[in-house]
Order: sequence, then structure tokens, then C-alpha cells
Amino acid sequence: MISLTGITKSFGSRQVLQDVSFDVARGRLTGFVGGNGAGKTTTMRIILGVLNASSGEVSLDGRPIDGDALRSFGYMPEERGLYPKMEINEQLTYLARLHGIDKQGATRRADDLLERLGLGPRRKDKLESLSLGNQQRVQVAAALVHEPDVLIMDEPFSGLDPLAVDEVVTVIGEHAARGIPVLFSSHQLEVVERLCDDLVIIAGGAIRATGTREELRTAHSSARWELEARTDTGWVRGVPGVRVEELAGDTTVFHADEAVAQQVLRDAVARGEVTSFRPVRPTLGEIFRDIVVDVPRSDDEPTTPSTKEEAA
Ligand SMILES: Nc1ncnc2c1ncn2[C@@H]1O[C@H](COP(=O)(O)OP(=O)(O)OP(=O)(O)O)[C@@H](O)[C@H]1O
Repeated sequence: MISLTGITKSFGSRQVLQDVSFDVARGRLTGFVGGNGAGKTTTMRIILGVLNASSGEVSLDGRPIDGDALRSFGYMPEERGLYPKMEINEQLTYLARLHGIDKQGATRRADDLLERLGLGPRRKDKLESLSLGNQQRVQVAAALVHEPDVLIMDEPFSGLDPLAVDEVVTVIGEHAARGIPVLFSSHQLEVVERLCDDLVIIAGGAIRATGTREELRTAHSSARWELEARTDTGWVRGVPGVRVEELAGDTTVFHADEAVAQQVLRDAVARGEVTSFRPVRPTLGEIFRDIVVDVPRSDDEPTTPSTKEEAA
């Protein structure tokens, strides 16, 4: 397990991470979600030792992460850094060799990953000749080619079409299932919702929520219900204690406490056939908006490129 404890980070006088603490468990996919400038990349770079924290600890299975441990990490950085003019199988093989895998194993691993990611027929192509989405798949393969013991991926799904997302999700999921910790950031909340076991929500440089997808959905559910009947459900608007959120003919989504909702159900049954009645739990997108709505974006503060360079 990777554990972050009390991580803070300042660039010059500007603090961009405050007391960041969370765990990334083995064998599970942890989604790292936050708006632009929330602090995801900075946190990931600190885990990887690319940046030093101003204070706080990062550990792997209770031990500080040293150079040896880092060599077994797989990282897909935000700024993609492969060689545009090199054939893709050649560069993946090269990367695997850099991690100490023998030539035969490296070639097999590169070919296998390219096949799994739908790039088998393109294996001899130069990276620059591929579409952006396919280049992104190669970046995913590059993070995985040495069979990492820890996987950290910054926006692995950006620029991918839905089918490519599914392929990448499957491959990443298989790696997590081998018992490695996987942390990835994404703005695609519907993908995160579908894929993640655990979630970490960051806003304004501070962790706002952590937990399993189900824990977050339960913690943030308000008393919201959906009633679908064979008859018009407009009458629900007039029931005391009900606030209708959405009404479309025979379907109503409304807020009410449990007792009122049960009464609505009984009334609906008395009026005709009820086809469905269920509590509505929030989507990750709704939870995310709910949590970050009052947090000012850290990018609201002007930072000129030259200041950024100096501060780094
Ligand atoms: N080298 C740096 N010098 C100064 N400020 C920096 C530096 N790197 C990041 N920041 C600032 O730290 C904050 C967090 O940035 P970070 O890149 O970690 O956010 P993020 O959550 O990854 O955003 P995005 O989703 O847009 O990639 C931002 O306000 C950013 O401007």
C-alpha cells in the first residue's frame, strides 16, 4: 500500500498542497479526482520523488520509497515523453530493457501490450505517425511494459474514444488484480465511477473526500426518489413535504423523507399501476460538484510562466 501522510507543498510563498493524506491499496484501482489546478499532478510527482514535499511522508508498505522501489514504479506522466521518430515496438522494448528485462522478454512484453491495446498492426509505425488517441495508447503501454509493482497514471484516458477507454481500463484492471497499487487521475468522472474501487477527491490542494465508490455515494445521498407509473405523476407536486426535481409525464424525481416517500408510493399504487419506485443515489459527477462547489480554484491566483519556472 502507498500511504501519504500530511503532505504539504509550496512553490515559493504559494502553498499548493495542504496536509494531503490518503492510501492507495494493493489490488484496487484508486481514482484521483479534482478540477484543474487542484494538485493532482503535484501529488503524483511527490509520490514518484520527482518533486520533494515541503513536509509529510510517502511510504510503500510502511517503508520510505527509495531509488530501488522507484525503479519498479510505472508512471504515465501528464506531459507525454516518448520518442516521436522511433518505431513503437522498438521504443517499448527499449523501455523494458532499461528496467532490466532481457531482450526476448522485453520484445514479447511489448508485442503483447501493443496487441492488447489494439496496436498490433501498427507495431512497426513511428509514434509521430499515429493519431493522438493511438499515441496515448502507446503511452499507457510504456507505463506498463516493465510489469511495474506500482502504477501511477496522470490522465490515462484523455483523448481516448470510448472503445479505447474500455481497452485501457481492462489492461489497467488486470494489473491491479495482480495485487499492485494503482493510482490514476482523470477528469472523466463517468469513467472513474465505472472503473474505480476507491476514490480520492482533491480541491484547492486539500483532500475533500476519500472512500469506496459506494461509501461516497451513500454518504452524499440525499433523500431522493424516482417514481414511474402508468399514469400521470404530476399530482406528486402537491404532496406536502415533497420537492419535485424533475417531472416528465409518468416519471417523477423528488426529494422527501422516507415516510413521505412511502406515502407517495401508496398513493401512486392507489391511483394506478406503479412500474418502478427507487431511491436515487448521486452520481460521482454530482458528488464532485457538491464537494468542490465552494472551493476557489488554486489557479485563480495568477502565476506567470517565469514565476513557475523559478519556483520549480
Ligand atoms: N513548478 C510549479 N511552480 C509553481 N506553481 C506550480 C508548479 N507546478 C504546479 N504549480 C501550481 O500548483 C497547483 C496545482 O497544480 P497541479 O498541476 O498539481 O494541478 P492538477 O490537479 O494536476 O491540475 P490539472 O487537472 O489542470 O492538470 C496549480 O495552481 C499550479 O499552478
